[in-house]
Amino acid sequence: MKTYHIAVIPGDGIGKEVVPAALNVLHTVAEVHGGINFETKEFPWSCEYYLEHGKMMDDDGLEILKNFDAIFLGAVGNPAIVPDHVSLWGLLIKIRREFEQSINIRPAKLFKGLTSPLANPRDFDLLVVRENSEGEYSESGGRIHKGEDEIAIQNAIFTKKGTERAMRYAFEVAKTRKGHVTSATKSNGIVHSMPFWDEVFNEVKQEYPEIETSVNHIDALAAFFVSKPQTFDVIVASNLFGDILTDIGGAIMGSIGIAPAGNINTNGKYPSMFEPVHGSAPDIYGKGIANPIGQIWTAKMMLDHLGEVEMGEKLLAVVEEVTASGIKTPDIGGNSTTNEVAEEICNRLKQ
Ligand SMILES: NC(=O)C1=CN([C@@H]2O[C@H](COP(=O)(O)OP(=O)(O)OC[C@H]3O[C@@H](n4cnc5c(N)ncnc54)[C@H](O)[C@@H]3O)[C@@H](O)[C@H]2O)C=CC1
Ligand SMILES: CC(=O)C(=O)O
Ligand SMILES: [K+]
Ligand SMILES: [Mn+2]
Repeated sequence: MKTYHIAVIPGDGIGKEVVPAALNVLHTVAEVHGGINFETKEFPWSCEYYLEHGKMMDDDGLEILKNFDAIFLGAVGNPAIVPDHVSLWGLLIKIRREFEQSINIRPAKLFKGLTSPLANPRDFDLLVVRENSEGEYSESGGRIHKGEDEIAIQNAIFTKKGTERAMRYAFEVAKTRKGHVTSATKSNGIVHSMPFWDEVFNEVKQEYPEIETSVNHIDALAAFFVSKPQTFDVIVASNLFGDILTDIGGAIMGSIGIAPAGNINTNGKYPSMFEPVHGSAPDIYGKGIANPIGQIWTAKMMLDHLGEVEMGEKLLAVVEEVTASGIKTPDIGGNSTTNEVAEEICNRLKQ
């Protein structure tokens, strides 16, 4: 029996609904497999934890998390009680950075059983490789003066190392897919970092003559995600551009509630972290109707990462089957609850 040690952080809002549902599915996957086992340990780090302790996680939280094979997280944020930049930087973004999870991979594809809001979605199947440790998400800057004279400065940080790393990752993964990489740029408007981004892309692509490339400005690219998503394979993007593109990726599948993601540590020093694209959805929290598919597909990405690719494939196939059968949450046109969807997935896995 092979045991995987998984740190679980449900976090806030619907994270507390979709994480237990997805864990149920994960344990069923292990049962069906017969030779693997998930030993999970849950951590209460969240905005409520912050209210009680004045911090989003324990001081030795990272020390503790370091020893796990992977981290399975729901969502962080409850702006009614803690400002978003405090909660996200105190937990989610802190883990991404301290654990050098410098790549965020986020797939989107036409999903069986789901109606895309696009009139003609064709058979799109794309993967956004989002730089996850620098770029526009940066602590560099500050605010000075008050009132009329107040100034806010926010610096975007693009290192050669970080930019190359994201691009190489995109080219490597494109080898295992359709062999095309699109670079998301904005070098017509952003005069320092984006021409630099383009230069690094041109350098890195020389190492991969077998991979086709294209370059789009982020505004046009966002429009193409809607008008012709089937023309993309791998898209490499900066932290913010990738963030925005992947909410669109969720939307064109049918709901942001099904989009999965993996924060990948590429140097082997720390665990990777798996969390869906969506946030804590305070507008639907507590109703039991959050779509668990984003979290469950995220579990599939964690299975892939752990080397359990076959079980991952099986799980996703079953999820699509259940969706096609009409058992789905309201965001994708059904009337089932979070738990009903997860339970149906468990039942079909066992068949
Ligand atoms: N990675 C993370 O933990 C993220 C955290 N956040 C945080 O989440 C909070 C809410 O942010 P929003 O901008 O509203 O984004 P959000 O992704 O939480 O919600 C956007 C919309 O999508 C819907 N939605 C999201 N997930 C769903 C699901 N699984 N099933 C059905 N509908 C779903 C919500 O009901 C809402 O209408 C904020 O505190 C924000 O900072 C936002 C994005 C990512
Ligand atoms: C914070 C956020 O929206 C994201 O990382 O996707
Ligand atoms: K999330
Ligand atoms: Mn986002």
